[in-house]
Amino acid sequence: MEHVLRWITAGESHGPALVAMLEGMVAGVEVTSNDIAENLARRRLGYGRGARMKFEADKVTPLGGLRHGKTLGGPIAIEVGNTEWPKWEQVMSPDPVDPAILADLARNEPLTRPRPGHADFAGMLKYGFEDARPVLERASARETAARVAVGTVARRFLKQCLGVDVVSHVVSIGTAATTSDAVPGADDLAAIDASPVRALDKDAEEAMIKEIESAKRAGDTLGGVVEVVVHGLPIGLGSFISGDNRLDARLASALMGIQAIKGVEIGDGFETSRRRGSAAHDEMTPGPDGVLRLSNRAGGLEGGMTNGQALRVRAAMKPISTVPRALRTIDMSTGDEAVAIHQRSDVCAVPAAGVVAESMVALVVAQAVLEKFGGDSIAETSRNVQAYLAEIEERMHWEERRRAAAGEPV
Ligand SMILES: Cc1cc2nc3c(=O)[nH]c(=O)nc-3n(C[C@H](O)[C@H](O)[C@H](O)COP(=O)(O)O)c2cc1C
Ligand SMILES: C=C(O[C@@H]1CC(C(=O)O)=C[C@@H](OP(=O)(O)O)[C@H]1O)C(=O)O
Repeated sequence: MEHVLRWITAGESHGPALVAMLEGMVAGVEVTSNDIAENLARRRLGYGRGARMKFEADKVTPLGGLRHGKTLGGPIAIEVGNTEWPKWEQVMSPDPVDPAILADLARNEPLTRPRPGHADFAGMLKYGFEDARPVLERASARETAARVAVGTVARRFLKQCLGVDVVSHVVSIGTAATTSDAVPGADDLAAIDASPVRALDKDAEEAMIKEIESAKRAGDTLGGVVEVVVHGLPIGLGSFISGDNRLDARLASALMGIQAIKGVEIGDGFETSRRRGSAAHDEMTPGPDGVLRLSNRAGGLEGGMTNGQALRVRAAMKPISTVPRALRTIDMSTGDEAVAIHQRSDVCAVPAAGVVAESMVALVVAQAVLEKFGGDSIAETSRNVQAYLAEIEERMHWEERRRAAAGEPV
């Protein structure tokens, strides 16, 4: 399926910059470099991230598609500079460098001991590299900074067009998990961002921090689960008409595309598979807004479409594969047994992955909104949304419709 909103990123972890492009965004969305920088700053935070997060800054430069703080309707290009670049200018130079200079650089030492769990092994063989450097540079989750940059534009669009916020929180880190069923809303986002592990549940927060500290002491790493929530989406985004139109499929694909995400759950997902049908679905009764649901196990999606309930999607991240207590591997230059490459790295990046997951959900939902409502300007898309919402509302005012049909006063 051809999508009206498309994004792509370029750039390496230690290259001069990352660049993201977003094509298909309507004109008139208010977004500034500052908004993008603020969102990028959220991605850098989180207990358990490595040293690089402290000394590197994300330098945002919009290169196209924005004027005076608003989108113009053309492709948007955003550069996120790597402030680490001066140290890597030769190792990562786009142009040829004198081999004698490279040979003297410790940073350029060939990385021949692939990390189990990272892209090194298959990447070296597939692309014909003797060294994992060219693989890990692009496989690195540094690239997620570029996604968060364009994700900011999608978030701003959703806020201005539908008044909705995309929120996320950390549900578990290792075995430390929230026991609360509380679903966060926009009002909780500041408190979640202020939490060192981006947890909504303060009791679980302490256990998560302890778990990270213990893994760090043991030279180990951790993964975990994040949940992304969007309240207030209109009914009917996505479609059942084919597999690739289904919004759940599109969300799962976008979330799985984040480095180290190995599982996606829509609503109660796996838990629902263990329930009987009578306890698995979300029953409906008449309510003040037409229909009232008695639960939200489906996570706001039925038949690949939003159903008016809060959208709830979870993503499971595996532990970081650069394990300080080095894992056994093969030296690809000799075939001998070896220990895997280990340089500084994150112990746990689950809080950061939550911010990236928010961006991916924002992009996919914005794409579904633009596909359903069209428009070239945010004003036009918003008018189309309002007309549709009015129609939906009218269709669920059964009592008024019955009276009107009977010729009674409404
Ligand atoms: C925010 C974030 C930070 C990450 N930091 C690291 C890291 O410091 N070291 C590492 O080995 N992997 C890190 N990863 C995971 C790797 O990028 C990922 O495991 C690798 O690209 C292989 O892809 P796969 O895990 O999806 O198979 C991080 C992932 C995310 C989302
Ligand atoms: C730089 C970022 O994350 C990096 C993601 C990453 C990986 O292998 O995915 C490895 C680490 O980088 P390095 O190899 O330089 O230590 C992380 O710091 C970032 O998120 O901005």
